[in-house]
Amino acid sequence: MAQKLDDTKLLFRAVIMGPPGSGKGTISERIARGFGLQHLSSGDFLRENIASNTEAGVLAKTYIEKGLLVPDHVMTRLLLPRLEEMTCHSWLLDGFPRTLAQAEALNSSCELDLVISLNIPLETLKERLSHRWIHQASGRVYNMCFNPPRVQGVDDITGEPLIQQDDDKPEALVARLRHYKDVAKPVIDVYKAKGILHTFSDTDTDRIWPYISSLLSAKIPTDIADAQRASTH
Ligand SMILES: Nc1ccn([C@@H]2O[C@H](COP(=O)(O)OP(=O)(O)OP(=O)(O)O)[C@@H](O)[C@H]2O)c(=O)n1
Ligand SMILES: Nc1nc2c(ncn2[C@@H]2O[C@H](COP(=O)(O)OP(=O)(O)O)[C@@H](O)[C@H]2O)c(=O)[nH]1
Repeated sequence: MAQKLDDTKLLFRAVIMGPPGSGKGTISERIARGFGLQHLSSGDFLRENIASNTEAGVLAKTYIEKGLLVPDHVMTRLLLPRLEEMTCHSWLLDGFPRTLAQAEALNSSCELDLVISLNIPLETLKERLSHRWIHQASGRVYNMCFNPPRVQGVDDITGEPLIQQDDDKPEALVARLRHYKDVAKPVIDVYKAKGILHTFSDTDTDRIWPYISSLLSAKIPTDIADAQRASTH
């Protein structure tokens, strides 16, 4: 059940998990638009902190530049205070928790209502990521087939050039996926045991989306979704 703060306000807290390229960002945008949950991307937080040179951002950068995961204590120090500020918002976390230690830290700070886990075939992930282009400053994501920019190679909002990330290349991807599986499995097991895990498997986001949408429609009362939409727009 969503956490009840007072008689009128209900909050809904969800996490979306999945390997690189599984569509977390794409689906999170749809959930944010359709249900008014605030989309909190840990990758975006990291980029913001790096850009504004915060202590955690400077530290995180040293790991990201080497292609490493940012240590748990840095991630939790960055994310948890931000979540604690959002006492009046329903949110969807994307990219956090990645490890069991992060899941335990999150668990001690708030109660989750739902975890969405995306289970997408390896070949599909490779294919998608080979066509993923991003606007580095904002993290906006495009796919040359699925959601191309209006002008090829250029960000829709800023007009700046798009780039392809090195770790989206097939040779790097296999190692990333292996690492994801090892690290995410215990996290998924925890959420399964809590009875809040919902797994979706398909090759197409557009085929998964109706199931996620009906699940959320059933879990999030309409008045909360309307109130959240009104407060985020
Ligand atoms: N909990 C997290 C989230 C992010 N990162 C770091 O931040 C980078 C960018 O994160 P994100 O934008 O989530 O992108 P990816 O890890 O590339 O994930 P995906 O391909 O699934 O979007 C990651 O590569 C990783 O170095 C991290 O260490 N720990
Ligand atoms: N062809 C295709 N591309 C998709 C689909 N869903 C998402 N994408 C694209 O695949 C890439 C990975 O999706 P993204 O949402 O960034 O995944 P994340 O890494 O889990 O956040 C992006 O370029 C998306 O635009 C789909 O159903 N089909």
